Amino acid sequence: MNAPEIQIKNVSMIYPVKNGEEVIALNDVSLDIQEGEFISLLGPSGCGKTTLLRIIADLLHPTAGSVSIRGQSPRDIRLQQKYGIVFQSPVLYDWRTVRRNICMPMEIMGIPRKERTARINQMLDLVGLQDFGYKYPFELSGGMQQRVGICRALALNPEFLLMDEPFSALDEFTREKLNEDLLGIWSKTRKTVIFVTHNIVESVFLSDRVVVLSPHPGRLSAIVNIDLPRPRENSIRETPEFFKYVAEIRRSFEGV
Ligand SMILES: Nc1ncnc2c1ncn2[C@@H]1O[C@H](COP(=O)(O)OP(=O)(O)OP(=O)(O)O)[C@@H](O)[C@H]1O
Repeated sequence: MNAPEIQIKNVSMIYPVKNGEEVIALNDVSLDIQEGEFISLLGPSGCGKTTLLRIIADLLHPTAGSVSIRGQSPRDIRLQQKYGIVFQSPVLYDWRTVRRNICMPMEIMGIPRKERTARINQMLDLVGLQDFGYKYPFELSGGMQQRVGICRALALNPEFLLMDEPFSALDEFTREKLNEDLLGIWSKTRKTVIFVTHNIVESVFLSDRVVVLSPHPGRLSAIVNIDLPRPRENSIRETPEFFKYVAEIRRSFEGV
């Protein structure tokens, strides 16, 4: 096996709170992620999923332990814009069209106009929004807005993608559709994806491996390999093998 793309070693995160007390958000978490893998961080509210994602993104610094990405620090990776990040809410600029929203990170990085235009067209094709480039965010559904968020995260052709509960605000039907679309995008780009969710079904559908975290203190409690064939379509959710994985992960929470 190749050296892991992302190495998380003995990471702990303690937040100070009122009256000198502390919250142990993560306790001694270690995890290796291979290039091109689709990994979900799964667990109930408060188990430290977002904290771990933010540490990888260099938006937070761990109290102990380290993260190394292709041998570089998260800070170096962030400064070189080598990752794309998608949040629960797509945080689009209301006054900019879809095209200009996707363009934003490329403008900041000084990418020439011609290349920006080509890249925007390519991104809109990838997510099926070719006809919506000149619309404003308020003219789009929540699912379409989140697709624009994904385009923007991929615009600089990052090496990996961090996604923090990107579909949790969407209705079930839209979420399932976007799950399928995301796998389509992933199979075309083959970026490493780290996907935060508290939805077991979503994690099984998407992932190569599901990393199960438990709260109080936040810790890694199981890693489940999902050996379902790819490409996956939504109908796979109805197969006995799929149910088996959902049940296995659900059981790993019992007694937590
Ligand atoms: N800035 C902060 N200050 C103090 N405590 C925090 C802070 N951020 C998170 N926590 C606490 O750390 C723990 C882990 O939080 P985190 O947001 O990483 O969990 P999560 O699994 O992503 O939860 P959710 O699914 O609700 O988003 C929780 O107990 C939370 O209350």
